[in-house]
Amino acid sequence: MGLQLSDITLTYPDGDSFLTALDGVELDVPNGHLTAVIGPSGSGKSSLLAVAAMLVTPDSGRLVVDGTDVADLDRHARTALRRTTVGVVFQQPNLLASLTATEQLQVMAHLDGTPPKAARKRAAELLDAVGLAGKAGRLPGQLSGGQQQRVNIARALMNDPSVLLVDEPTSALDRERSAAVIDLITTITHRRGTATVLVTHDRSQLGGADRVCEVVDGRLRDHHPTAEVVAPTENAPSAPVRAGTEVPAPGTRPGSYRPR
Ligand SMILES: Nc1ncnc2c1ncn2[C@@H]1O[C@H](COP(=O)(O)OP(=O)(O)OP(=O)(O)O)[C@@H](O)[C@H]1O
Repeated sequence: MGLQLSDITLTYPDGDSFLTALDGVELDVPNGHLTAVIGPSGSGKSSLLAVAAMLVTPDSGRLVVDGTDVADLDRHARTALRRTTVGVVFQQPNLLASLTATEQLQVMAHLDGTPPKAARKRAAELLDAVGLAGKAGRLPGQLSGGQQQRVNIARALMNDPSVLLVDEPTSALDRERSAAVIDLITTITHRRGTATVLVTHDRSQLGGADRVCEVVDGRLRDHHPTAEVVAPTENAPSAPVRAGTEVPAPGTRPGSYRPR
């Protein structure tokens, strides 16, 4: 299951010609694995996530999400698959200013037709899981940037996704809060068994990744040895990057989890 992209090519119209944003991309993310994607600005990282999230249709190639070949689906079935299996965490939390943390999550459940009582319970569980149990009644303006990003992550988990796509989640956070958010994403991946893709500019955030890939000019390069990927700075994680190694996926997806 998990997420598989095979020979994915994506072009955008560019004046009289086309710009190739993704060029023959191959990516296989099993459940319970965190794949970090790095690469220079404009190299195609967000395009990769957009294809994986079924928000953009590639020109060619095969996309399999949680065991379903997306090419077999019409637009409605694709939307349904996204709603039930994919969680997306965007760079900016984009929380609604007038809603409390709990309500941000409940809105998602409402859109999916979840009964209010069940939605309230799930929202409470998830806010607890991301360390915000005591802040469930707060508005975004009453939360720090890191706390807002935690609400954003909890919101992406409301549909219990098996595929989690995370785009630069720490760009607005300081080093300490960034580390806490990345740690949370790593924990969610391993404990819930999500197939997670994390796009990041920050090489100091790669310590928890099972694999590290680099996009250059729309091409996904093979995994790099740790020393090539993780810059030797004081931010470098102590845990080694297990580039290209296989870590057994959990047999079942545990029902509850807590941040470390
Ligand atoms: N909707 C679009 N229409 C046309 N070109 C686009 C579109 N979206 C992205 N591009 C182009 O596709 C290429 C890849 O863009 P993408 O946003 O995927 O890169 P990125 O690696 O995520 O960049 P960044 O790190 O700056 O966010 C870039 O050259 C970009 O200008």
